[in-house]
Amino acid sequence: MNSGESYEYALLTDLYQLTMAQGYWESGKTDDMACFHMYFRENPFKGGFAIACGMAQLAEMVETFSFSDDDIEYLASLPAPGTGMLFDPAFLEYVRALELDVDIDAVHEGTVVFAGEPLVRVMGPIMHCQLLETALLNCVNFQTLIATKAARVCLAAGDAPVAEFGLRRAQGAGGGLWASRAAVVGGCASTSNVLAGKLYGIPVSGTHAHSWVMSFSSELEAFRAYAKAMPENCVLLVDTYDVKQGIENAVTVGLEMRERGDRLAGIRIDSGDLAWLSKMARARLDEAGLSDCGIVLSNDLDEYTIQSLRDQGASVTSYGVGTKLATAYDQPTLGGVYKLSATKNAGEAVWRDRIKITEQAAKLTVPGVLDVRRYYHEDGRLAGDMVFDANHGVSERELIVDPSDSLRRKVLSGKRFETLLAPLARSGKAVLEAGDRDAMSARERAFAQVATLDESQKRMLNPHSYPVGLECGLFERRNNLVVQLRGFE
Ligand SMILES: Nc1ncnc2c1ncn2[C@@H]1O[C@H](COP(=O)(O)OP(=O)(O)OP(=O)(O)O)[C@@H](O)[C@H]1O
Ligand SMILES: O=P(O)(O)OC[C@H]1O[C@H](OP(=O)(O)OP(=O)(O)O)[C@H](O)[C@@H]1O
Ligand SMILES: O=C(O)c1cccnc1
Repeated sequence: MNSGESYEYALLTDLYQLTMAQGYWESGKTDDMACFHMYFRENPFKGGFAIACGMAQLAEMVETFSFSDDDIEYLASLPAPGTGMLFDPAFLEYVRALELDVDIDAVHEGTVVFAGEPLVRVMGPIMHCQLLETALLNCVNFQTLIATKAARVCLAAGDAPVAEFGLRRAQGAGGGLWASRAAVVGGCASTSNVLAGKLYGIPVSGTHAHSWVMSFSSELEAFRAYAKAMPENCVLLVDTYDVKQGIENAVTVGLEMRERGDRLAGIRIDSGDLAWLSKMARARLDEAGLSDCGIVLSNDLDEYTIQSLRDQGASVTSYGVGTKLATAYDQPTLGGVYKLSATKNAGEAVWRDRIKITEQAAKLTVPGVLDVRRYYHEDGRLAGDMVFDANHGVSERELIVDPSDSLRRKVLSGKRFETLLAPLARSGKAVLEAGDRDAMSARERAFAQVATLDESQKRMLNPHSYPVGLECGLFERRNNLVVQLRGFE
């Protein structure tokens, strides 16, 4: 990563992608075509859905993808475990001139997605597809995970906005930046991360720290000074010494601000029993005539504590959520994979199915050039997602089969549907419109999409599983392929 504005993506990869690339070049396979899909196998956080994110950075990755002279020099310096050098100089000259030539289709950021369906499809020379794999997974896995966490936190928070406060405990600078962006895509109203605000056009917000209060000789003096310095954005942290006394001091300053024609925007409570203290604070602020003064709660919050605080009737205007959101504390990775599903060698006219066989039904891959049809009930709720092969179409029955339990089937015919994968790059050039890269538009999409889910699919505990299945023709084709490859025929 350079200054934080763009990444050098070509080398942001695993070494084996480059050694395989040399292999493809050496074996005369540079024109062999492949189709890969990125998908995850289980919804994160034992939840009922996920929010797709990271596609804007994927488009940027495609746009800026090239091997610089510096990169080539570095690769040329790598020793092989034996005595020679790892890369053939002639191959490195080929790589220096390489221009990405892939077609990428992906769901829009902010789309509600589920386990077992492709979020991204990459088609092109197999070497190019693989050179993108690692960075693509790094970007889409992490941002989708954080956007999903944010959506869960925001669902728990209801109408109260959530500010993301996680940068200081995030996984490095890059992780912190992407986490802030993804948190806003998933539903957060703002971030405390100023660089993310500048780079991604997302709102920034904040209060003040305990150190501010500690740096003055009294809390009251500290509050007065902050109110003077920030009259338009004054949220006072009341728990440095004693919350009850902190609230009294905030009331004093709030009334003084009113005298001057200013307004105390809020107080923040960051320790102790947040439900009890917030109710006590609300009563005192109202009694003092400061009912327009909000209450911000923070301290190790996540969707579960927020839900519990609401159940206890906490009096809250907004939440600040840091560590557990920006690091996806309870599940640090999405586990999305990028699997080869079809190939077309030089001179061939049609795509050839490819499948990875495993004993675990859930890990058996799906062959073909895939897309997703999303079906809707008449009232606008989601009815089911069908994974189908874009080159084979959909049989008239419009029947989906759960690949891990073939008895679970659903007929979707007659329902309105849309197709989820949309062009992100063509012949190596990003074609994603500016509007489709915008974090705030993605946030609106995420809100609208979460609203199309049934309540049972949104609940935190044991959510109802949403029907995602293979189009029945594709399901049969896959079964036949397994039988054929295992030599049962
Ligand atoms: N009413 C509540 N119901 C459920 N969880 C709560 C409630 N109030 C606070 N919490 C959560 O309890 C945890 C913290 O409590 P704890 O009292 O151990 O630490 P603290 O208040 O931060 O203490 P410290 O003074 O050391 O900062 C946090 O995760 C906080 O979000
Ligand atoms: O609890 P989180 O969800 O991670 O939210 C961020 C936390 O970071 C700050 O604490 P910190 O102790 O770092 O700084 P402070 O001294 O300003 O409170 C803030 O007061 C929150 O408690
Ligand atoms: O602005 C805040 O209140 C803030 C920012 C970062 C971390 N904790 C709190």
